[in-house]
Amino acid sequence: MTNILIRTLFLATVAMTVDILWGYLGILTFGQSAFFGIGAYACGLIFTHYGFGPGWALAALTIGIASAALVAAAVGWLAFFHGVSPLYASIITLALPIVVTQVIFSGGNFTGSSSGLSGFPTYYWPLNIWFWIAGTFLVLTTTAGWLLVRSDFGRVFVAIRENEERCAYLGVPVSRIKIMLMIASAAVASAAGFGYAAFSNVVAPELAGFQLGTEFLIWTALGGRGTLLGPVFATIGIDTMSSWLSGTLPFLWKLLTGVAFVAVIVLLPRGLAPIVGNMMRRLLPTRTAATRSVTLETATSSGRGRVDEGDVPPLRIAALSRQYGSLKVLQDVTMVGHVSELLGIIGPNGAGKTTLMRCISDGSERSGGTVEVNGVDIGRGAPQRAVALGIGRSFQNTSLFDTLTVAECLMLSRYRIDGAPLSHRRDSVVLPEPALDILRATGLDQRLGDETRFLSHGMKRGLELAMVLATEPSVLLLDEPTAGLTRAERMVIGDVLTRLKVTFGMCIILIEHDLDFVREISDRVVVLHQGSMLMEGTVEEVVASDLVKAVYAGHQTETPA
Ligand SMILES: Nc1ncnc2c1ncn2[C@@H]1O[C@H](COP(=O)(O)OP(=O)(O)OP(=O)(O)O)[C@@H](O)[C@H]1O
Repeated sequence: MTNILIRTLFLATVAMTVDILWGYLGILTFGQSAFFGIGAYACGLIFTHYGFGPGWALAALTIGIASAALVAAAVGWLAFFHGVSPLYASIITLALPIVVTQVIFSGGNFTGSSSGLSGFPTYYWPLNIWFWIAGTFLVLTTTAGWLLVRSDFGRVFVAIRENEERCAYLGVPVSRIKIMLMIASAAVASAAGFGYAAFSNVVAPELAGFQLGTEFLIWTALGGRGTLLGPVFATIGIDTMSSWLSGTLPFLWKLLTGVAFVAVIVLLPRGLAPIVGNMMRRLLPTRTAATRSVTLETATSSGRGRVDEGDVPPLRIAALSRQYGSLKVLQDVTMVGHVSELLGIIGPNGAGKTTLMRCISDGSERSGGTVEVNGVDIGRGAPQRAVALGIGRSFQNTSLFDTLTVAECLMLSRYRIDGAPLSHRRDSVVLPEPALDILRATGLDQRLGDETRFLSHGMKRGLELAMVLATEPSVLLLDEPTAGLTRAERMVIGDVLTRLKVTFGMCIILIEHDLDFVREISDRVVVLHQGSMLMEGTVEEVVASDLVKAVYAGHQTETPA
């Protein structure tokens, strides 16, 4: 029995890493068994073929961790650096255990092929010593994992899981964080594999196999994704029970586990841990979590601050085009955005306004032409590059993080500039003056501890704007910021935008359907029609134009070539 328990303690450590990747970061990975197997085989191969002793043990552990980290970096790069869908990333992790198992099979006498390696020299310590080693390893790694997911850096994981696209447009290096976490999880899984092999003195291809990789997912789902302790206890409970049932009820136990898995997924999609948590809260009603109080502080300028007039305009777009197959959505768009200017972009539905915003804020979007921000070409870079150069973009539909609080959303927006601690939470949010301005104007400064899903639509729009301003942009792209707002809320936003322009010298590019709002606050207007610039001029010129009236009235109009 102790033998089984020691094995499950090593496996529980791996399940904990699966929970961090899947439950917190949203990466459905089948590949953790491969890293467990790599660690186990590093031990088996070195003890069998090279030597045994403290030095060799340390070498095997180091080689196992380094190999797993290298493989994880390669898999992470393939899975996350090519803009592939999450499904494709999961398929890559699914292929990994199959590949590693095949490598083991083809290793002949060196890897022991399908029989694996056994009987190699190892530390034949009493079981209670191994139990303490495995238990301490589990407690230490789980504590580190717990500190990590509860830290401000851990909140970034949740933000990525909930809204990866928004994170990218806030400048959060999503792919790099995913790869880093994958490498760290692989290292822990490999160390667990090493421990398991040194204890059991048997390694077999199954340790790196697809079945074990899937079992980790099942244990995590049963225990409760995103709870950390749930998967640990589920692994210990189910693996121990499985070992016992496989002896007394051979063939039936797998069916029972499968049925339990399906039942929990259907009836309790969040797993068993939340139920246990609720029961504990009922039994210990006085131990409610205290709401953290977070304060606001003014940031000292990170270098952008007020934008001053220079030779280089903050935004210069030349001959920009965008095609989807043969459909030309934008053609030859050329415009300049100046310091302290609010440039309204108007045009009927489908004119290409949102596409233009996408092309300015993401280098991979446009088909041709150039976009320069503060004199630097954004090239083909991801949204993070545009953010780093000074672009801030808000979305047409409010795009936030439901389970994050207002303060957490604001801290996330500062990730590019301030980073996030790995082991604790900060109790103050440091923001630039424009972002603080918005929070005060909308009353959000009084709601810092509230989760964003409890905010009104107007407050969500305000928070989104504050988050964009927290990244300290010099060019602000706003896609219908007043959509769905009351007149009073529209006026607040209008005042704030005017202040941003006048006081902070920002260049604001505003897409709006509300022409009265555009007329009130814009310095200049560009009219887009069927992907081309129909007209550019002052508000008065545009409003007086018969051509624009005809376009808005839906008459067929020839666009300039
Ligand atoms: N991914 C895509 N694939 C194919 N066509 C697309 C894609 N995205 C946008 N389009 C097309 O590009 C055109 C411009 O769309 P866009 O959303 O930029 O217009 P818009 O001016 O912002 O409209 P609205 O005012 O309704 O938001 C539309 O005809 C749209 O159908």
